[in-house]
Amino acid sequence: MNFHVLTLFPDMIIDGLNTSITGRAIKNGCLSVEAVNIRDYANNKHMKVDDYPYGGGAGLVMQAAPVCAAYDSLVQKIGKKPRVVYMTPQGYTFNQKMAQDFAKEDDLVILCGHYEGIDERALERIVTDYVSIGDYVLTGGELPAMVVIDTVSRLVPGVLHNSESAETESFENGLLEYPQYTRPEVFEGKKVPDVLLSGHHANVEKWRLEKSIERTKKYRPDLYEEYCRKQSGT
Ligand SMILES: C[S@@+](CC[C@H](N)C(=O)[O-])C[C@H]1O[C@@H](n2cnc3c(N)ncnc32)[C@H](O)[C@@H]1O
Repeated sequence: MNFHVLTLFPDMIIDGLNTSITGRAIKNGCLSVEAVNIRDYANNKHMKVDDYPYGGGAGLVMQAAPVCAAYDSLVQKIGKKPRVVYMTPQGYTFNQKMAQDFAKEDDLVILCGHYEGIDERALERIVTDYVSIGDYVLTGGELPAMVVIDTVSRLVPGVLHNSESAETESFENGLLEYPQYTRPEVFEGKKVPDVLLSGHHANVEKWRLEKSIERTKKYRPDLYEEYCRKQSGT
């Protein structure tokens, strides 16, 4: 899968994703992440890409022309109009279902704002999806873009090794994941639950499901209600 990030801070994206599991996937060719510097498409000699907002008010707004020019050059390179996700606190809240949907694309463009955001006319021309990572405001869209890329990447075939399977993770079955333990068997006097040492696969699965349900009920009553509704077929 190919991610193309339109940003004023390309180093943040490349440095942030070139490590750990995403870094490995980029090296082995399962993923490619390209950061396109919007400033390279400025149409003035000072390479300025922002200006004061019409109507007054604080801050600066990213201009439409360089954003659209950067997008147009990508369309030409990809050879088709891709899906364009604008990271914005005003968008739909990102979740696992959205990640599964994005993972179906061969090419995904992610647009990062900065300052007060981007001139609405550019957004109207190029954006297909408005996505927020939560009800808080960051300085720029680069960290949100990395959150989306990291989450989607884990769903791309070949990115996770078998031992890192995404299938049992939180949200995949509508529940939060069960508690995890590793060696040693006893840590500061606390023992790993006996059932996990029993070797009895069915009992382990039963215990994990019970713990998943217990956790979901405690921390995410909204998901728990939805799970109960689905289980009872209503
Ligand atoms: C300071 S914010 C602009 C906020 C905008 N003036 C508003 O009130 O909606 C600058 C940029 O950071 C990014 N951003 C900030 N918070 C975000 C969030 N919760 N989710 C996704 N992107 C966010 C967006 O790309 C945004 O254009």
